[in-house]
Amino acid sequence: MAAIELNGVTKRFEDDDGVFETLQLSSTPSVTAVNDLSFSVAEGEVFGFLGPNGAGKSTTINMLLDFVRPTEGTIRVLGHDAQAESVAVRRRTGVLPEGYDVYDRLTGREHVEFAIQSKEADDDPDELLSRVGLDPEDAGRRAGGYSKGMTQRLALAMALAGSPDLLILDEPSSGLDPAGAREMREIVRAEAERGATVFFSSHVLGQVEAVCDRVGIMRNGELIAEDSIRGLRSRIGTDSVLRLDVDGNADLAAVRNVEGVSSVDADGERLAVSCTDDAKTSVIEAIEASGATVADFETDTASLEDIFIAYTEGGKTTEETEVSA
Ligand SMILES: Nc1ncnc2c1ncn2[C@@H]1O[C@H](COP(=O)(O)OP(=O)(O)OP(=O)(O)O)[C@@H](O)[C@H]1O
Repeated sequence: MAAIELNGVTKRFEDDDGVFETLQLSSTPSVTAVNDLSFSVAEGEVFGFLGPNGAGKSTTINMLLDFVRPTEGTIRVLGHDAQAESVAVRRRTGVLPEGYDVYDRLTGREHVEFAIQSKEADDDPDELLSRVGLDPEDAGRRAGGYSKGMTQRLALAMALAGSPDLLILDEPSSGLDPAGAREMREIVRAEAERGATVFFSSHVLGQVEAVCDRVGIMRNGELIAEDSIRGLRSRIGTDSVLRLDVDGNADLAAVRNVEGVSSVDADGERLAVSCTDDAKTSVIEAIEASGATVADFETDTASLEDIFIAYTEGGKTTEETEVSA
């Protein structure tokens, strides 16, 4: 059984609660945040959910938890209908929301105790707090005085209460220092080994690359790619990324037109060209033919960031990449 299953899910936000008509103003057009979205996440999988700002990630997460209702389509989470059986879903799910707001007057430990009680679980709060790196002294302080990273650690401890079958983590590394980000990765892997499914949304692609079995990339409310990182790399025909230092103005359009090139990202005189291995020489030739000089270059295996840029800025969709693959 899939842990998460979406079928033809669309969410349109209509901005006309009657207010506009009452005030005789014209209503703003509706926004399609998610458009005919279908995908599934297997039990025990760590799934990275990516996409540029406004792609529809939070809306999707909110629909999994029934905070937002789909306009069309069906969603099943842990075998339950996400709308009709949302209480059952939430009982078995640990959520780390984006930008969690603490109760200022409660201590960290009281937050975790509250989470344990609401899951009707019998975890030791101090164990959960120490697992996320909050020491006993901090755990006894009012959470209103916590730093960003401490708040994030606290929210993670709360999400882990009751050993949930599904963890939904929205931007989990936000505010964490490098040690905190590493601990977060270790917790995600440990939870997956325990058998939990982890649904993980993040813009920190290095973090996603380090922990996810599979990723889905959203753009404009649609899932434009869904595969393992290795699968995405070969699907887009991007074996490697050629990083070049260029003197003069290279004709980027000519570089994009070279066969085997999937994206070109320019940052001043530094170019990153995602391409197949056999396209590298032609890329250098195209740059030099446009009057610029390649001062230096190196080749890397395409990182998730390179793949993400190729998908979200390269203008390709899954269908197009499948045709070209
Ligand atoms: N309550 C709402 N009312 C109207 N439009 C909304 C609402 N919530 C989201 N949207 C719109 O839906 C689209 C998708 O937003 P969403 O927050 O799901 O994106 P996201 O991928 O989570 O972005 P980010 O990475 O910036 O958090 C955006 O155009 C957003 O403005």
